[in-house]
Amino acid sequence: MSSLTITGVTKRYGATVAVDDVTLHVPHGCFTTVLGPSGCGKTTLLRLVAGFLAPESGSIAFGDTVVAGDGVRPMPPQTRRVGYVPQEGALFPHLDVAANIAFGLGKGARGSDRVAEMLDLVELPADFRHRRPDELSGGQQQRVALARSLAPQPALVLLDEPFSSLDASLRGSTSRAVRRALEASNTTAVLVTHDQNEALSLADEVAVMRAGRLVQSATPSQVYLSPSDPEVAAFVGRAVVLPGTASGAHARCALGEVVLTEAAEGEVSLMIRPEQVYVDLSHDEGVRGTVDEVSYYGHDCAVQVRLDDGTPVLSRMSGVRHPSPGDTVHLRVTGLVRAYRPAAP
Ligand SMILES: Nc1ncnc2c1ncn2[C@@H]1O[C@H](COP(=O)(O)OP(=O)(O)OP(=O)(O)O)[C@@H](O)[C@H]1O
Repeated sequence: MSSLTITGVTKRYGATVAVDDVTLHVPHGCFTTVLGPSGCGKTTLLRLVAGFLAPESGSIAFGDTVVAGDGVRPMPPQTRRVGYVPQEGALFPHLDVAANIAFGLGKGARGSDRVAEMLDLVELPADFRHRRPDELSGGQQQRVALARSLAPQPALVLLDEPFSSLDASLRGSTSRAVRRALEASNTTAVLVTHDQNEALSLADEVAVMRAGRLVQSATPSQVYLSPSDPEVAAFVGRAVVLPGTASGAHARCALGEVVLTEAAEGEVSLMIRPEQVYVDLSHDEGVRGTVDEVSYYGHDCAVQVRLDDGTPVLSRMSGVRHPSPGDTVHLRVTGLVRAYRPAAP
């Protein structure tokens, strides 16, 4: 296993700059998700790391070994020791599970302990070794695909939207099993996805891409609670954006005084997550408003409130006890709030 260092990498297709001066470090044993909308360059970045494409500028290194760029001849994909898990259809349909997992291990490995070890690692029963891919669910197939990529002990594993063809419940259980398997084998891994929940829930670090560029790379909670700009904020979740006036560590806005993640001065835009807006049902502390709409999801609910000054504010609160449309409520902000300089008019 090794770390991955991408330094100033650019790749164009004609006039399209698919990957634009991207720099990213994934430490040894770390799981990084690359998150971004369709067409932002995620797959191109993964293919550059795998060696299916060569960068026009910049370099890619596994540990201390430069595999592309910096004037060295790109190392071919087969010698990079990279495990690649695509969206679906990765398994050989005519081979059983054992033969699929043993594919990269050389002759005679089909019945080896390594196959049993890999099945155990991806939490599949040992007797699945005799099944063919069409006798497995989509989630089980993706676990076998991961087992196959991990069997030869790759330097790193790349996963290209590996859960996108699975339905919601299978997606959650499969992705968690994959996460555990990567952690147990201390594998350096990069997963690309356009799914915010997947990116935030699985990763040690999230790298957010937009139009070929890497716009933020940080822990999931930093990306969610302190996004680098309002566009990232809107992409990774719902946000209440209010104008405010900052003075050092605090700012005033329609929701009263809030505490900032970083000191600021003057006119700012404040990014507040709906879960940070506390709806007080029993006291009259906070800013008064009237409930316009409640969307009940069971585990929680979204409450749309109109403040007395007319400002609309969204709150996300527990579904156990919630207000009804028309109720008077009082709102206050909990936790730290990120301030941005307002965009130039
Ligand atoms: N072979 C190619 N020839 C020309 N343009 C390409 C090629 N592959 C990708 N592109 C373009 O490069 C940009 C980045 O594509 P890429 O597939 O890396 O994005 P992505 O973020 O992985 O998208 P998706 O989530 O839809 O798979 C897009 O504008 C795409 O149209």
